[in-house]
Amino acid sequence: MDAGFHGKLDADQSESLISHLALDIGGTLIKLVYFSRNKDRPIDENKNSKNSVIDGRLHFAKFETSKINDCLEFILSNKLHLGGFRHHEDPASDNILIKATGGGAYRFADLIKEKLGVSIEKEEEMECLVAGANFLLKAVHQEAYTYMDGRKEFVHIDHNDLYPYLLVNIGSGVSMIKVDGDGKFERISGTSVGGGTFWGLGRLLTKCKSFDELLELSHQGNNRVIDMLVGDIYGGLDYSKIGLSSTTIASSFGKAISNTRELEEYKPEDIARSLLRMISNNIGQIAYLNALRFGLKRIFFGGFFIRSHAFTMDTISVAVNFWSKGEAKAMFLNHEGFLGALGAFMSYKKHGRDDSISPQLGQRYPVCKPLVGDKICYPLNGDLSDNDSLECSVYVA
Ligand SMILES: Nc1ncnc2c1ncn2[C@@H]1O[C@H](COP(=O)(O)OP(=O)(O)OP(=O)(O)O)[C@@H](O)[C@H]1O
Ligand SMILES: CC(C)(CO)[C@@H](O)C(=O)NCCC(=O)O
Repeated sequence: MDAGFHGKLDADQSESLISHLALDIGGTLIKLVYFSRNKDRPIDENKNSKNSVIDGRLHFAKFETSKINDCLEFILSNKLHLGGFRHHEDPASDNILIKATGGGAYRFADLIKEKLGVSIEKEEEMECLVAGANFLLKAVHQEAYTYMDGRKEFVHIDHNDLYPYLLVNIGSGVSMIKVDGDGKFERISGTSVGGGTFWGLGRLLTKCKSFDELLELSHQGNNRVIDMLVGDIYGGLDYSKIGLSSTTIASSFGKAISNTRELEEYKPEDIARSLLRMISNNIGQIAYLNALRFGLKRIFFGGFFIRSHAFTMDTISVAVNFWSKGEAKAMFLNHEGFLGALGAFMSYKKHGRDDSISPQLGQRYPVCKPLVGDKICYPLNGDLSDNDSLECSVYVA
């Protein structure tokens, strides 16, 4: 478990302070986003309207889907499930609905009802990914960055020049979505060779017990031991005529064809490195080809496969840069794994009633202007280094 909110609130506090729990239940991980109101800040009510702005924090947490019971226990013990809403047409009903997206919103609806006593309001997964990405790109300062040769550089997002872009979400599998505006998108491609492939094959080949262990191993490994390089085929020479240097991988895992070495004779760290390189490279290349199909220059990569891991990002960036001859740019997101959960969180606004929650969310940050028409509030401070929670405010209509 990796929860942004640590410890347990006392009973009275949690009921009144926590709201808008949203879940993204994927093939590998469950992501949670919820809002906690600042206890010591009064609600800023505009007496002339029914609207009010509530300051607080957005919290992020994740659990393995295989350990859904731990996740439900976490929700229950902190009373997060009470931060849902009652149905518009039946406000007197005791039935609380919480927003959820991802395949698990279907798979675990009955279990959630049984364990938490709340119903799931399902939100479409691709819509949530896009809503989450658009929100982060527009409202969160220093959210997107490039990563190349060990250098992270934040990208300034011009709100008037954001679309179109390609969103590549690398979860268990990979979805590639062309985004043309708020709610305007098309899933143009996907591949089953994704994060689940890396973790699944990696576990079988290295006997690693956790994803983090596999990533850590890949850090220490040398892929040249297993990958067949152009130089291995060309006697140490570059194949300059077609633009391949001797160090380019000619064939991922190609050296493992040798019948003199068995799996146990390869170091797990070298296997992990080759595997990470193979999968990141492949996704980078498919992403570029799809960007090319639609003339997209900006590619944002999200999903928990990335994990802000230097080697993963570097490989993807190099692949995009190499294939596009420097024309397209790979960008990454600080809240990479929470796009879907954030999108589900944002969807609470569709259910506003006078006395119920209807957030228009935004970070308060002095340099961002509120977006006209989007009702995004001013940021409160610039502390965005903490991935576990964000200072923000919700707009209650
Ligand atoms: N702690 C972790 N445990 C397992 N996998 C992890 C972990 N951290 C990162 N990952 C990687 O992230 C991937 C899951 O990413 P993500 O949560 O974005 O997808 P998902 O929603 O589970 O999948 P999908 O959208 O395809 O249903 C895993 O397949 C793995 O590669
Ligand atoms: C099936 C989903 C959308 C579930 O999140 C994801 O795992 C995915 O995009 N997989 C790739 C499927 C494909 O397009 O080949």
